[in-house]
Amino acid sequence: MTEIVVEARDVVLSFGPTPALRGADLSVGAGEILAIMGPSGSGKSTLLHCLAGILVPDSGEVHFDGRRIDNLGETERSGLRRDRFGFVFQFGQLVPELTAEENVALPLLLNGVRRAKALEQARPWFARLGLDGLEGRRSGELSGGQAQRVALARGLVARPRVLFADEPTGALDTLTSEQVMDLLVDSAREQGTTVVLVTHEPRVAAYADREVIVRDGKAHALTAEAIS
Ligand SMILES: Nc1ncnc2c1ncn2[C@@H]1O[C@H](COP(=O)(O)OP(=O)(O)OP(=O)(O)O)[C@@H](O)[C@H]1O
Repeated sequence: MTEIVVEARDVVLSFGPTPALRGADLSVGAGEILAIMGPSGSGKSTLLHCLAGILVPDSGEVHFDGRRIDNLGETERSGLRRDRFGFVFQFGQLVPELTAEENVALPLLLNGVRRAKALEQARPWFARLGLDGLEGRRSGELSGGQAQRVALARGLVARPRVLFADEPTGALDTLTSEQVMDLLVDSAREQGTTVVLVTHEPRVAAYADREVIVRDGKAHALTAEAIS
């Protein structure tokens, strides 16, 4: 059986009176690319944030690499996010004051890698993701697709165990989003990174090995019943 990397067990979370997750169960295997689909407001992002140790469930458990993480303190959870997880969000969220190259190097710098070494490790990502020549640009000087590729490189540069991607192509046109997804999937597979991808686009979810649907705060396997 495939080793489980991240797992939610009966996770419940409300924002004040609004229930977001009502007993969500989910497990993701090593190297697997999993898409979380579902209608707007169904709890997809909340589930991703719980799996990534950003949000703490009201009840239930979250496990990473066989270890329970929902009961860790904020310092330990933020260390985990920094050392073992990578993130890509809908709007790249690059640091505008930094160059593209510095943005890619950021997770390494935060992990204590020296600047010269971090930039050296960031550089190959530019050729790999078709970004040659854009190393010195700031985010305001990049197209949406270019910025999202820089964000992808930043999410993967530290070779995270898990990449969490929340609507990574949500702001892109169809062709650009296919390019970004091709690069995301190829790069993740190359380095054996597990991917948890939230999307509402079936075309994007089709890149995944497996899809689950979140409906009313619970995750369901993709079956005809879940879609109806
Ligand atoms: N910070 C918050 N404060 C209050 N309510 C929230 C907050 N974040 C999410 N919610 C609510 O929790 C529920 C689940 O939200 P969530 O963002 O997880 O859904 P989603 O499936 O990712 O939606 P979308 O596809 O629209 O991004 C929704 O009812 C939402 O309004």
